[in-house]
Amino acid sequence: MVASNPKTLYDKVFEDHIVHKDESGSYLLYIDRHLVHEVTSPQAFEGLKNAGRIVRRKDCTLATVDHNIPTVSRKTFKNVSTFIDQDDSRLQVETLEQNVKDFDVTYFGMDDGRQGIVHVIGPEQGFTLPGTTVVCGDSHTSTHGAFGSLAFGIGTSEVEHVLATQTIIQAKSKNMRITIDGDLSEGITSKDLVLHVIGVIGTAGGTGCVIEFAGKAIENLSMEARMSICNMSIEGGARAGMIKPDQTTFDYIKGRPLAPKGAEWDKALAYWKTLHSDEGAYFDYDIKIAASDIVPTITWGNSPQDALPISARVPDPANVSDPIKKAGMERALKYQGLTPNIKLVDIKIDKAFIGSCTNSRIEDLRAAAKVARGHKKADNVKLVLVVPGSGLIKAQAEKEGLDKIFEAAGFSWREAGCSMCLGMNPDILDPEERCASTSNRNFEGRQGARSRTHLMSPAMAAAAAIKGHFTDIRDYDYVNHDEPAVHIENEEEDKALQDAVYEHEKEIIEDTPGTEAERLNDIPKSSEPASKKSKVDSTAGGMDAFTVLTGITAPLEKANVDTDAIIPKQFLKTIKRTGLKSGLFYEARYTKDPETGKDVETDFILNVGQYRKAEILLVTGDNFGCGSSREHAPWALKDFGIKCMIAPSFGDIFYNNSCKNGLLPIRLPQEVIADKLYPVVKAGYQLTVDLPKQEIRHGETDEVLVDNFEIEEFRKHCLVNGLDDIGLTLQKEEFIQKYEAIRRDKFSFLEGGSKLIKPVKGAKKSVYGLKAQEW
Ligand SMILES: CC(C)[C@H](C(=O)O)[C@@H](O)C(=O)O
Ligand code: SF4
Repeated sequence: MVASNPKTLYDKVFEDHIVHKDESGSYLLYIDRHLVHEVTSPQAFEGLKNAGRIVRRKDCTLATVDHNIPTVSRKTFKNVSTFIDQDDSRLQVETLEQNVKDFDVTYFGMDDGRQGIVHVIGPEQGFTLPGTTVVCGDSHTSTHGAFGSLAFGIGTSEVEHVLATQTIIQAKSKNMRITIDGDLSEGITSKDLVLHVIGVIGTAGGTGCVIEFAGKAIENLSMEARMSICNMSIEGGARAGMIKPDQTTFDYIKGRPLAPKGAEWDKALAYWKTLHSDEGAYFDYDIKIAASDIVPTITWGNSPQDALPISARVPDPANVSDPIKKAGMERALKYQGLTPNIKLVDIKIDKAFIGSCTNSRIEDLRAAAKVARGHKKADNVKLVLVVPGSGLIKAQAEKEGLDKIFEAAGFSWREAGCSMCLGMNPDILDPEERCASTSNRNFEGRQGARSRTHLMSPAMAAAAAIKGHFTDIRDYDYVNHDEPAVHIENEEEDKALQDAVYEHEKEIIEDTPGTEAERLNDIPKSSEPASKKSKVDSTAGGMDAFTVLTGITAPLEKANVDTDAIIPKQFLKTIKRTGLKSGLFYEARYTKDPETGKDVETDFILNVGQYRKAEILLVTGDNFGCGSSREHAPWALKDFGIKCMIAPSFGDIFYNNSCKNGLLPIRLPQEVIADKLYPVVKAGYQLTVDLPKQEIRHGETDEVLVDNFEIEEFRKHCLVNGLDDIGLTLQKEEFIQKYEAIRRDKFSFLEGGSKLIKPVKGAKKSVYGLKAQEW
């Protein structure tokens, strides 16, 4: 049946969460699920404390630790203070532990068998559900879109906003559909599929869009595989990725600890079945890809779009005419230590990493184990890390004997965490080491200073570890070829993992005081005001106002500058918003003196003459600030003195984060930058940016160079007036309460959330013999 007003899946979920729409067209959306980790939350909780605010919906909030924690055995674990050696990592984890106590947020700490990577535990517990809005101070929140939820990464200011108000201010994104027609060939995984897609659309391809992945090849995938795809939609620049929920989704959710039960399940299911794009719904972009074109794919360079079939050769810049692309390619080849035209399968590796929120689920481990079984890692391979995404996955894998297969192959079997995906913990690569990695980012320095990352599927990473070089999985010799390593039929597999979840749950319920009804009493029946203050202080966050700025403008001739490059991982361990100036563009601004080992300045533009005092950055290539959601990027720019960035396009989360900090990002067509602004800036003149008039002028002659640059009305209003949006949103309390009343009825199956996790108090032991949460 054709709907009279056909809508996309994204439109439907978005519309079902509108709390309020203001005159400028900006929306206030209700957030159903908020995941919290240690890296992006300290400053948010501090903000709440300073303003005397509370966490509005504890039941909608779930916290864990993942980025900073070591992945070595926890057999001797007593507490974080004695277990984590690195001071700044320990402080960040301890700060989260204090915050979850102070704000009574449900938390899976290092002594809880359910701890894991934030994007693994949400779905695993049934916290992530179809049709919900899910946020986290982490760009890979897009993972949860695999359930047909609208899930996206946010910055720390927004984390604070959600904690205080349970809402977020959003503009409507565009709709993009990527249909993968037909069947994937034998041995092709969802990782190959998503790398292929990013190779086709580019890392800026999805900017400003929510991508719906559709088509037969997607429908045939398991939930784990769908999560890997949505996980990497952020690498395609999209705000979020979504897949319509279907029987596979419902089967995965049913029975999970936080999934609706009984009549609530039936009610939820009836709603979830309405969550699909209607026939005739409008997509701003509609892309079709033939599944049969997808082959085993790996990356060669420092951007996820540098993806190639494993059978290809390293590209040659001599064949590229666009000067920005050519320079980018030359730089990447140099950084990666690669010679043009050599075969990818001839490239040797030093280490392999099987893990991360993209590929650390049970299905991924099974695929890697199937390859490793009966083999030994190659002699040139120094280390192969296998890091499960959660304690529950680890337990399940051990139950299936996968750990034994890995250990027999000489791989190192670890505890759950982000591990070598970004090296904020002891798992890092040494300079110039090459890694076959199942993670999602191959940026410069991502896995360690001067490290070289190549992205691929778990099977291909395991095969590279065995062979010592990149390997086409289609040519790989499995031991007992026709006898797969892991003998579990699909249905049994799902059941096995669910049993693990349940066994865990059962064991601890016994000690739990109170009935479910009592625990539910914890949830506000009619919402309390989110602030203990009687009057809302609309400037509590104290954002700087931006009106007219005349400033030194530094040209930056680069595309795809990711936030890892703007502020590398080692600077994310702070619990403050300030003091990040020295970390800004650290890898580009400094090199190590070979004799003293000290930092020496390079000739990077911000180290040169007047540009040391630059206040405006003019970026000629597109996609500035892509990648991670770290608000540390605008904080570092601000600390340096930059107040405005001009570029052809920005990463969505970075754009948002900048505005929240009083920094003005201006999008302009590449030719306008090249023709009107670049020559003026290159000649050493300043620019004047006039936000009220939306103009850019010559700093000396006052000639108007650009008139009427685009900016959303609401953002302009906040920037010009230095308004903190938490204060503004709290003035909409009445609308939030109204929405919550409707939600309690229409979406009653979402009530309770993380507060249903047992036990909150009084737990004695988890199945892992470790103490569970006690507050
Ligand atoms: C630390 C966090 C802000 C970051 C992200 O947003 O993605 C991290 O998870 C990453 O993968 O780079
Ligand atoms: S991308 Fe890596 S660092 Fe970021 S959340 Fe996922 S596993 Fe952790």
